[in-house]
Amino acid sequence: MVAALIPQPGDSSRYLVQQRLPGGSRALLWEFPGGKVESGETDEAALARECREELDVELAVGRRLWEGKHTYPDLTVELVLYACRWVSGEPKPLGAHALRFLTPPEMTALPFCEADIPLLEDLVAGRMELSR
Ligand SMILES: Nc1nc2c([nH]c(=O)n2[C@H]2C[C@H](O)[C@@H](COP(=O)(O)OP(=O)(O)OP(=O)(O)O)O2)c(=O)[nH]1
Repeated sequence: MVAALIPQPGDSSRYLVQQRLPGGSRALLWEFPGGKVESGETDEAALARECREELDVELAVGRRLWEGKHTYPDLTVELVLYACRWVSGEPKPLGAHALRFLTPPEMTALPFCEADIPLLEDLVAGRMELSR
């Protein structure tokens, strides 16, 4: 799984997060935009494609910021987070229940997917090199 850390244009202390749809797996939990890497695809191409499909935005995918593995009862997820920036488009919740721009401390107040908990801890603690 690849996921995007996308700063809000004009306020780089906030990042885009989305709430999963009701009814499916991890229903209504929060996550970073992204999805599965298909065979033959690079992480960067998969992330750009997922964000085009899910949000209708064009992104430039930058550095790998974080990676971790989590086992759910139904699925083992290897999650890789990439620093991204906007190229064009206004985000629309095409594949999500809701979208928000939040600071990392605000994110920790929401119910996130379990795989994201250590990621959020590192983000809040400043253990990710966001600007380089
Ligand atoms: N995009 C994204 N997915 C995440 C994050 N954290 C996390 O555990 N996941 C999990 C939730 C899903 O089980 C899976 C994402 O797969 P997906 O977005 O392609 O899955 P989906 O909702 O279309 O369908 P599915 O899980 O029901 O097969 O990874 C995250 O931060 N971003």
